[in-house]
Amino acid sequence: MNKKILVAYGSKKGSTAEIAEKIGETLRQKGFQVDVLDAGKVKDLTPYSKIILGSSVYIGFWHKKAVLFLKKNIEALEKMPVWLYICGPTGHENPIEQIKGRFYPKSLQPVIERIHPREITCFGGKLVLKTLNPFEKWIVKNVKAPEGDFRDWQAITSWANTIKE
Ligand SMILES: Cc1cc2nc3c(=O)[nH]c(=O)nc-3n(C[C@H](O)[C@H](O)[C@H](O)COP(=O)(O)O)c2cc1C
Repeated sequence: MNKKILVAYGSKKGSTAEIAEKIGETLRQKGFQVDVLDAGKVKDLTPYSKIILGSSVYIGFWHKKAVLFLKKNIEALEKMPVWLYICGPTGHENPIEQIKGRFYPKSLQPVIERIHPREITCFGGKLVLKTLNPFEKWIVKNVKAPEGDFRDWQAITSWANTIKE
């Protein structure tokens, strides 16, 4: 009954990982035992009763460690409560409105339908041009994605607080 919550993440430049840490901290404050782990480092889901998975989004695709985590653990995840979040859009517009319903690429639809997550949400991301390689810079310029940190920590904490049963 007193199993732990796992917050796993796939993150390239760290902003999705920091959101995972914030969710973990929020849940710990509510008395839950929580592990926050890189999705690629999770070996076994048996210690956990709830799973939260976060992924960064790059050119519409989820981080490969988040995708592998879902695929590798699909049989266990089908039987557990799962919450998903993505971290991506930059700019001052509401991130959920920005993605226009595209929470995941079409290729992930069968997996996500099998897992039937309790919820999937989207948080604003962080873009620092000096950390990008020339190709990434080119893409970001092309889509005119604004530079900055658009993570809304209050929205993240509020969402984490909705995670119960
Ligand atoms: C090359 C590139 C492509 C991106 N493509 C998308 C995208 O398709 N959709 C989106 O919402 N955000 C996109 N982003 C924004 C990232 O998702 C955002 O910077 C996020 O915070 C990165 O997470 P990470 O720090 O965990 O890697 C892109 C960023 C870069 C640099």
